[in-house]
Amino acid sequence: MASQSVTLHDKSFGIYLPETEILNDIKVVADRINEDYASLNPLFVAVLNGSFMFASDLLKEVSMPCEISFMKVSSYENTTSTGQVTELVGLKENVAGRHLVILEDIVDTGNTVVKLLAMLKERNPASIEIATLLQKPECLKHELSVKYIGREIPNDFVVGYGLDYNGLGRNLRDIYKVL
Ligand SMILES: O=P(O)(O)OC[C@H]1O[C@H](OP(=O)(O)OP(=O)(O)O)[C@H](O)[C@@H]1O
Ligand SMILES: Nc1nc2[nH]cnc2c(=O)[nH]1
Repeated sequence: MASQSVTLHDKSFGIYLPETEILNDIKVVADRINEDYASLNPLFVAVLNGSFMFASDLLKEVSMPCEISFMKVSSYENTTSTGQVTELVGLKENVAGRHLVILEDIVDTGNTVVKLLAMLKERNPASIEIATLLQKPECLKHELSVKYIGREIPNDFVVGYGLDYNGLGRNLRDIYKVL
């Protein structure tokens, strides 16, 4: 049973999406990916740190042969985007000719995925799509087509299920929004 509220650093957060709803959203996304990539041996590129829980639960629902690797970029300090996206851990795999699916916990301004798309396109993959658990359509600052979206949410800062507030909250099974 999820707690109704949590306090992290100086902020309180109220329950927003219980784990059961998150897992339902992930199943719907996985079913679509299973259909679209049946014979393509996709390479999932999970964006650290936030996407680790989403990547783990999504991959458990993916039924075709596939691979996963991780990239680390970072743009957030406190609760706002700095606009600068820095690559901290890169991909070792040769992605030329591969079908890539970027895995994100959240697309907010879109700064992170736009930079990632540019970095990955230079390496000549066969295709690139984005799968995100959450998207905030009101916050998007770029022309961006996100093919797989677990759920659209309003412009509230959320934590839990991999998402942090200054390092805390990633371990929560449920998602909370700032009060
Ligand atoms: O669409 P945007 O406005 O770029 O925001 C989305 C990004 O912000 C968060 O990462 P963050 O940079 O906080 O790093 P983290 O995953 O290590 O928490 C989140 O995991 C996304 O990668
Ligand atoms: N934890 C967290 N990280 C984010 N990065 C971009 N938007 C968010 C958000 O709402 N919560």
